[in-house]
Amino acid sequence: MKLLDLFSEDARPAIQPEAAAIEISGLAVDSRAVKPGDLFFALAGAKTDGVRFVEAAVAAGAVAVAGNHPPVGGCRVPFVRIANPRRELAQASARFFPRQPATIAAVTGTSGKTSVAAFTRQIWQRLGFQAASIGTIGLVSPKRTVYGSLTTPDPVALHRQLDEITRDGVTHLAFEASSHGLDQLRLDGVRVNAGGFTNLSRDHMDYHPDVAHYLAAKLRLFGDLVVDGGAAVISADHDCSPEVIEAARQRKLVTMTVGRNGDGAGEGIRVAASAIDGFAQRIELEHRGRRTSIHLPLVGEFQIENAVVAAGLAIGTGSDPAQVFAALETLEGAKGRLERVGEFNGAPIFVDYAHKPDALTKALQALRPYTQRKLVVVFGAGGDRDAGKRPLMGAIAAENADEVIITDDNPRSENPAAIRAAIIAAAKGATEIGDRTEAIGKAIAGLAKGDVLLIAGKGHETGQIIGDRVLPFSDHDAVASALAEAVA
Ligand SMILES: CC(=O)N[C@H]1[C@@H](OP(=O)(O)OP(=O)(O)OC[C@H]2O[C@@H](n3ccc(=O)[nH]c3=O)[C@H](O)[C@@H]2O)O[C@H](CO)[C@@H](O)[C@@H]1O[C@H](C)C(=O)N[C@@H](C)C(=O)N[C@H](CCC(=O)O)C(=O)O
Ligand SMILES: Nc1ncnc2c1ncn2[C@@H]1O[C@H](COP(=O)(O)OP(=O)(O)OP(=O)(O)O)[C@@H](O)[C@H]1O
Ligand SMILES: N[C@H](CCC[C@H](N)C(=O)O)C(=O)O
Ligand SMILES: [Mg+2]
Repeated sequence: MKLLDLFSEDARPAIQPEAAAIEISGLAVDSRAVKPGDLFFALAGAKTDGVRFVEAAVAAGAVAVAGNHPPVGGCRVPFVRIANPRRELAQASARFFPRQPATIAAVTGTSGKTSVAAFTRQIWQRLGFQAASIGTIGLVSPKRTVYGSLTTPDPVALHRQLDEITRDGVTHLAFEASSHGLDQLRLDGVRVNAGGFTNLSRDHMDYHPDVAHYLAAKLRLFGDLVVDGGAAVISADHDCSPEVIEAARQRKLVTMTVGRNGDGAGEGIRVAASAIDGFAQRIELEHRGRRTSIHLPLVGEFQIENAVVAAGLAIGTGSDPAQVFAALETLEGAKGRLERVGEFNGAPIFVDYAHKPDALTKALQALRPYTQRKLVVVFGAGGDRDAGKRPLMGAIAAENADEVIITDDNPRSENPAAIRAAIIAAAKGATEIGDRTEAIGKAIAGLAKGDVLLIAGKGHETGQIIGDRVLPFSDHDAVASALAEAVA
């Protein structure tokens, strides 16, 4: 593709004629990933500035560079000076990889994104569509499953995947819009037909200066990204809900409110009643004034919110409500989201991805009804992430569980003992066992009938990040080997 064709009208006047005709064979944001023929985008980031790596990118074969200022020593290949490199990058990625599924739904919110994306995909699949999802657990589509590392991939990786799955025949995509992704304009080239919003609580305070900034990033989904005339599906059950609904209405999006306070008489979905039914729930939904009773095969009250946001996204993009509600009866939880992975002495063991305060509260509250004796929790906190959440999570565990074991999550570059100490300072009476396998083993060995064990924080993850090494590790495997040992 010619360089000129990758840029917006705003940027084109700055492009020299000899640069305009350069043939570009790929895009890169990281000098270490540059291939010969690539256009390198030099982005100012949180840790460093891509402009420092222009020379390395050119040495690796970049034939042109774009950014908001050239390197001090000049640039050996044409440099395209642009005011907003991240926006141009997103749009250039969409031009370079032009295919996108015809129907795209994106979901944001502090908790529930992965679950909503997985549920929306499953609903569409049930209705006979070729459907995919992209997010924390990677890409899941009929022809390929790729483990992911970021919740919202960078624009080049994202659009490459959109192009590939569309070529595979995928017509419906649900993906997660993280606040980082929204703030860094990673999604600004995607044609989003419907946006979903779950909830807002404390998260990523190491990145966002305050909660207002965090919410503003999330609101970009409705303010800037959903196409004109598209749908907004918003959980109406939270303090922040009115602000989100207002953002959608300002854009004149077709706004569907869902949840206990959802507009069941109109276009939204109201949860009129719910009750636990073994490891499932019975829920009564109202939509356009009509009631439907559903058996939702998932544990955890919070999954009702995720299910109705997903149902709203399917309805908001044109699916038949009765078929969508029927599909809810066959939903499977996303891997490691309040997943029952086994039992010992009759006590069920759950793996969950709660790694932030509100999620830990919700997961523990969800398991209390199953507990006749002790509710036991094993968890830690990730290193190089918001340190402020550590004591909050310690206090939540002490308050909502009967036995607390503090262990390691992904320590990354931090001292694991210091992370544990910050949690334990607020979790009176907690036991400390740094090694996660050992912590899980001890917790399981101590279980008796009537107990419930929650292992929180790592969910689907298959590695433990210690320093800059990723060691193979999974809570699922740790449970399996502890169970095998306990029985032997
Ligand atoms: C804080 C953050 O979001 N960082 C992301 C961001 O990096 P950045 O622009 O700040 O990068 P930087 O390290 O300052 O470097 C600046 C530029 O120099 C480039 N560079 C750097 C070094 C080099 O040798 N050569 C080179 O070209 C970098 O590629 C970058 O373009 O843009 C990069 C490219 O898109 C991302 O890879 C990187 O994700 C890092 C790895 C990360 O850990 N991100 C996490 C926090 C994240 O994004 N999480 C969210 C939310 C998760 C959730 O749902 O809870 C997610 O969507 O996954
Ligand atoms: N609607 C919800 N409300 C509150 N807590 C929830 C909700 N949905 C999920 N959770 C909790 O959050 C955890 C993560 O859920 P999920 O992966 O679906 O969310 P996410 O928004 O994708 O999270 P992340 O940002 O970490 O990728 C779950 O394991 C559960 O503990
Ligand atoms: N997307 C989140 C995942 C956190 C998972 C948890 N296990 C941890 O390592 O803190 C992050 O990168 O902050
Ligand atoms: Mg996620």
